[in-house]
Amino acid sequence: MSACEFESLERTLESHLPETELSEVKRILFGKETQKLDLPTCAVNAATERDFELKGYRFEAAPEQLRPPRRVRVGLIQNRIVLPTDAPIRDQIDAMHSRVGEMVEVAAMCGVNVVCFQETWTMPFAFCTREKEPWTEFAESAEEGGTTRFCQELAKKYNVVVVSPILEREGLRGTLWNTAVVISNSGSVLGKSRKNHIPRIGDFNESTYYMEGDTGHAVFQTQFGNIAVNICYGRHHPLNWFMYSMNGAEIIFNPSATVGALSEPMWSIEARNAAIANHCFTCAINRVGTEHFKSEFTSGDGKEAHHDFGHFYGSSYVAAPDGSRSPGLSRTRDGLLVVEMDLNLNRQISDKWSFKMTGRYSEYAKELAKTVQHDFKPNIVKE
Ligand SMILES: NC(=O)NCCC(=O)O
Repeated sequence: MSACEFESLERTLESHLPETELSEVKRILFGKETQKLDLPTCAVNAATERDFELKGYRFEAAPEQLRPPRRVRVGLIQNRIVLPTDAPIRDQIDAMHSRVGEMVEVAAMCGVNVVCFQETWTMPFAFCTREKEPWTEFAESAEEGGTTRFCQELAKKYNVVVVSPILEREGLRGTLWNTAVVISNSGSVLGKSRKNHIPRIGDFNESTYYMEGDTGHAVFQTQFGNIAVNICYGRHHPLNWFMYSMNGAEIIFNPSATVGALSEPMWSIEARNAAIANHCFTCAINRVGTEHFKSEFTSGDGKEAHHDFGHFYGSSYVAAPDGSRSPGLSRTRDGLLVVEMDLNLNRQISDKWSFKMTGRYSEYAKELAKTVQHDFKPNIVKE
C-alpha cells in the first residue's frame, strides 16, 4: 500500500485492533473520547452527493453554577485543488470558490458558527516552483479582493464567521503576504492575521514570495468567542501559540499546507500540545492531494528535479485543553470536520492544571531578553 492510499491512522487501528484493546489504545493515544455529533440527514446526504467526508464530534465541559455553557461549533474544511495548475487563473479561483462554497453550505446545515479554510485556499501551493508568474496573480487585497467579497456573502448568508487564508497583495507597494482574513458573521472584515514564520525547508520556498507578517498576535473578538490564526509553519513555534493565547485566544486555527514526507509525524502532536500548554482549543487544517506543476523544480537539497511537492495528507483535527483530540479527517479526501466545543472547558482546565498561573513568565521574560543580546553568555556549569 502506498503512502497516498493510506486512509487514516484511526481507520487502521479500528480495522486491526480487538475492541477491548482499541478503547485503551485510543484513550492513551487521543485522550478522553470525543462524542460523535449527530449531524442532520440533509447535511450527510449533501456531503455524500458532493463527494466529501463529513465528520462531527463534541467536546464537553462540566456544568457550572455561575456560567452558562459557551457552546460553539467550528467547521474545518480541507480540500484538493479542483483544476490542474495550468488552467487559467480566473477559472482556478472560481472553481475553488464553488467547491468550498458548497462545503460551507453543508457546514451551515450543521449549525457551524466559525468556519476556517486551508492555507492559501484559492490556489495551488505553487511556492515550491520559485516561479513568480503566474502564481503571484493569485494574490488579492485582503479587504476588497474577490475572495473576501465571496466570503462576506457566505458570512452573511449563513451567519458564520469565516477565516479565509489567502495570498494577499497590499496597497500601492503591492507587498505580498500570506494572510488569514477574518470576516465577522455580520459580513464585515474584522481584520487580518499575517503568517509570521516563513519556512525555508525542502520545497517550501515561500520566502521567495512574501514577507514575514507584521500583524503581531492579533486576537479577534467574535460573537462566538475570541479566535486567532497561527498560519502553518507558525505551529512549530511554541511561543507563537503562547502569544496568541496571552492575548486571549480561546480557539487558535492553524490553516496549513504540508506534506507527508516532511511533517506527518509532528502533525498530530504540535497543535495538540499547544492546546494543552495554553488552555485553549486548537484547530489544525491541512490540504489534500498531489499538485503537479508544469516546470520541474529543485530546492538545493540534492533531490532529483521533480514536478510535484508530494502528498498533502489532510488529517485535519481539533484538540482540546484537556489533551483530548477529535479523530482526524481522511489523508486523501476532501472533508468537513464539524466540532462542537464548550469554551468553558478552557478555564476549567486552567483551574485544574494551572499552567498559566504557575508560568514564571516574568522570569522567562528577563532571561529571554538576555539570550537575544549579542554578548549573551549561556548559563553552563562546567566541572
Ligand atoms: N506551508 C508551510 O508553511 N509549510 C511548511 C512545512 C511545515 O510546516 O510542515
